[in-house]
Amino acid sequence: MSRKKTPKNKGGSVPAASTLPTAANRSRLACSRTARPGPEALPKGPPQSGRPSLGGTGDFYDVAFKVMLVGDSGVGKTCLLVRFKDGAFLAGTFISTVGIDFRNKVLDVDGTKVKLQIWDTAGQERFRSVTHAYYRDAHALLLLYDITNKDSFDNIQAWLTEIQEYAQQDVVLMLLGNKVDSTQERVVKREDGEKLAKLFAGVWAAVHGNQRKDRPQRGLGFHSHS
Ligand SMILES: Nc1nc2c(ncn2[C@@H]2O[C@H](COP(=O)(O)OP(=O)(O)OP(=O)(O)O)[C@@H](O)[C@H]2O)c(=O)[nH]1
Repeated sequence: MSRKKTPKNKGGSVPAASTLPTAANRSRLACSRTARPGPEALPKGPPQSGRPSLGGTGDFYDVAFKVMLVGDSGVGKTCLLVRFKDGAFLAGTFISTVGIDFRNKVLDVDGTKVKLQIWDTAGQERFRSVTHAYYRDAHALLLLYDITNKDSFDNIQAWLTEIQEYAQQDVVLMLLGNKVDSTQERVVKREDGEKLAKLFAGVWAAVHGNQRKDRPQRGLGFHSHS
């Protein structure tokens, strides 16, 4: 596999006219939580082999995947991404993401350089139409809920309906129960998360199982993030 070098800009941010931060919310922007225009990065299809992409890290890579973080506002999508990318936890005041943003990270998996282009979406309802457009190019979706927030768990069903409508049928899905450090405030039991994941893995397989015989069966995995 040939190795390409990505351009030297970090998770790009080009505000879209339709999602430009207003005067009211501009002051809430932080951590590169920026609105972006329509999808133009990794095209859908099999993982990209040695392609340069938008917002590179300057690292070489063999294969690239587009991953999206979705879930209610406040479940911890941005913090998870920042933690994964930079190893730091964003403590302090909660500042909601505006629109959509991404970060790249290259990992070494058994000698193969895997570039993940991870898209952080806004959980707020008003940005939903912006994020819908990005689903169809995603290879994987991480669907988060907050174990201290029952609503965010109850809304998983609605998120799955949205994913079924806008994402590719063979997208890899993972359900994550976030904020497990807040044991005192936990209101969603781990077993309930596992049960939901199993239930929807079954539903997903029943709906999409026979449609792509050329690809391995996808389902909804469950993972509890700490
Ligand atoms: N205790 C705890 N708090 C967390 C964790 N992850 C995020 N938070 C807090 O939860 C709040 C929301 O986190 P964000 O990452 O901004 O949430 P988000 O899902 O990106 O929200 P939107 O951008 O509105 O969609 C912040 O105050 C974080 O500090 C975690 O693992 N544990």
